[in-house]
Amino acid sequence: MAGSVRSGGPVVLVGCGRLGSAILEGWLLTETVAPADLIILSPSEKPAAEAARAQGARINPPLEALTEAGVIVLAVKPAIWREVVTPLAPFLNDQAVILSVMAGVTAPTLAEGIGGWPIVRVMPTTGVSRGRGVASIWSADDRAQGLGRALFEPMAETVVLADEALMDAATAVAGSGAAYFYAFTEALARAGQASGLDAATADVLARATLRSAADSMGDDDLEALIGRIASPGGSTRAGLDALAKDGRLTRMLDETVAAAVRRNREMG
Ligand SMILES: NC(=O)C1=CN([C@@H]2O[C@H](COP(=O)(O)OP(=O)(O)OC[C@H]3O[C@@H](n4cnc5c(N)ncnc54)[C@H](OP(=O)(O)O)[C@@H]3O)[C@@H](O)[C@H]2O)C=CC1
Ligand SMILES: O=C(O)[C@@H]1CCC=N1
Repeated sequence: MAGSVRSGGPVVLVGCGRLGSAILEGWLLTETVAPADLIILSPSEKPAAEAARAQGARINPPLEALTEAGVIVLAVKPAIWREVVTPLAPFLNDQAVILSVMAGVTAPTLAEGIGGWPIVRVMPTTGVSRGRGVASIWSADDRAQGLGRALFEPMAETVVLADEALMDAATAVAGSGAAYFYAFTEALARAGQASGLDAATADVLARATLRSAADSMGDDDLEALIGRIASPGGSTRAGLDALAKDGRLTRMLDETVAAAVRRNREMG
């Protein structure tokens, strides 16, 4: 129901780039936040913000408007968040919650720049724009965690993490994961070309297969799903054996996730 999230005041979205726009679109699509309860801070004009403005959201109002804010959603790049929040902090009321979707920036680090307010970290995917995202949530504060859940559960499958330290791994798996699947799909199409398909056909087949696999997956056991496609002694089994030869698939993904975790830690 529109405006059903009780944040104690307007929801302020700071940054309306790729993820900020996706979050905004998801809130409006799922009617999680009423447009009139939205304040958007964005240095440049963005289509998603303009669409929200047309429905009643406020874009870049005088900062005094932030005194009413219930939650401040930080969706800027980790490299610039300190300079972005410094001018905002004097306007925030005691009850405000800081919600960060920034990869790698830890709650203690956030508290150095914008201390005194409860912090909830959320790691969403841009799929929230269609109400079909994934989000990992962590907070040491129950009210802030509840607010994070209320804002993201309508548009994402969510998991609540028990420990903030797990956020880097959740980010490396889910926040980055769609990009890994796209990279895999691109490589699959290229391999199809190497086996004789023309580029356009290989691209259609690889993309359609990813979509079809996602549609068919449900919550079924992954080994069972594989078993439904790979008959014993068949061609899929031959392909899977090549994929896993000498443990290379597992090793490759261990290294992939470990590299992303390391980078998240460096950014924090
Ligand atoms: N993209 C993704 O899939 C995911 C991103 N994240 C996290 O989300 C955050 C944003 O990433 P992403 O959306 O990709 O990055 P973008 O660069 O697309 O968006 C960042 C936005 O911040 C805006 N900005 C810069 N300065 C200010 C300011 N002073 N006040 C308000 N807004 C400002 C920029 O505005 P302008 O365009 O006008 O310069 C830009 O649109 C990052 O911290 C990232 O770790 C997390 C999970 C997934
Ligand atoms: O790579 C990034 O900057 C962010 C973290 C998760 C997805 N995108």
